[in-house]
Amino acid sequence: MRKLGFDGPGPVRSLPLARGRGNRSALLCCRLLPPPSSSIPCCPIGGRIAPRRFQHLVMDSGFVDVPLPMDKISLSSVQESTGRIGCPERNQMFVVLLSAGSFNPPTYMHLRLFELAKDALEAQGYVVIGGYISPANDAYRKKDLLPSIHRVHLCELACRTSSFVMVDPWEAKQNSYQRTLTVLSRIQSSLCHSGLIRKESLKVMLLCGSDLLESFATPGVWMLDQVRTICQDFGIVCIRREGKDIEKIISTNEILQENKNNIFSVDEIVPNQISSTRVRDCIRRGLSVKYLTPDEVIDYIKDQKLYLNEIKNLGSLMG
Ligand SMILES: Nc1ncnc2c1ncn2[C@@H]1O[C@H](COP(=O)(O)OP(=O)(O)OP(=O)(O)O)[C@@H](O)[C@H]1O
Ligand SMILES: O=C(O)c1ccc[n+]([C@@H]2O[C@H](COP(=O)([O-])O)[C@@H](O)[C@H]2O)c1
Repeated sequence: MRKLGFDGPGPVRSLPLARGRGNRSALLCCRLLPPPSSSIPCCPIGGRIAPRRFQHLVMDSGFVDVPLPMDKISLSSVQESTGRIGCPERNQMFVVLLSAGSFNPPTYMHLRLFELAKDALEAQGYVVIGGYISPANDAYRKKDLLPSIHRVHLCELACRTSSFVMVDPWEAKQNSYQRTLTVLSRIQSSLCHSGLIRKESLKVMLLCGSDLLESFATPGVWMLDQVRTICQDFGIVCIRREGKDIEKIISTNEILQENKNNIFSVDEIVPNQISSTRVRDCIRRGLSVKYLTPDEVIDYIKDQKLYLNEIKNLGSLMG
């Protein structure tokens, strides 16, 4: 494991320009996974079927076409350091962070992860030019998971105050569950094809809490080949969560141990235990969630009467 440093990017395995083992397994697993649990009304688009509420073009690859938002990508950082877009003078590496999760709902802690990672990476000479939150597809069968249409909107509200974090709705808008490697690959290929930055200068990294890092070792959850590809070809920034021993997680996992130089561990200097589960619990119990998540998020939850299965007192949400 590193407290930061850089070995250079591995071979790019981009999707849907499928090449290389990582991609083939990503595509394969899309077919193997069960269909979304919710029944969504469908309409034909170009001879294929797409959910009506999304109405995006379904590509020949089978993926629904959703452009990657790039409005907060810091082009000035790229230009300042290179003089010319995407052509670094001194091996400067630009990092784009991806946080994958349920975001059910997003909290201030989800936004903090990006700040912590940016500070830590920039202290080591990287330039973080953007970050993406990717809410999981509805087919990610997790207890109490709200439909992604709400989770995407909540994340967009949460990101409003960030200068560099955006929401990538691609994963949520696909017709089936998407594995995290597929999401990382798609972000990398979209950025490279935009012409904003050269592949050699770009490092797309998975940003996560230590619980997610630990889940790599849970049998049947991740595909080991894909964990290896994520570690080798992308890299991980892991924020310590609730006292979890990141060093131990890495040393007891062969793949993580082999790739420890591309896994960056970051300590939260202001530890707290905010989690989506705790926020949902507060809402159900009619307790205030103010200062746990942005006010816009709370307003939307309140307006849409979300997470209310057991709530009696809507007024107290705002404290
Ligand atoms: N307090 C936290 N400290 C460190 N990482 C966190 C924290 N909260 C969330 N994360 C990380 O954010 C990412 C997305 O998390 P997720 O959407 O599952 O939120 P969560 O709060 O863990 O949700 P839940 O309580 O429903 O499990 C994961 O990588 C998770 O580890
Ligand atoms: O890619 C995989 O194989 C894979 C296996 C398990 C979990 N994930 C992703 O990891 C994230 C976990 O989110 P959460 O809310 O369950 O902590 C979510 O985005 C999942 O899609 C991804």
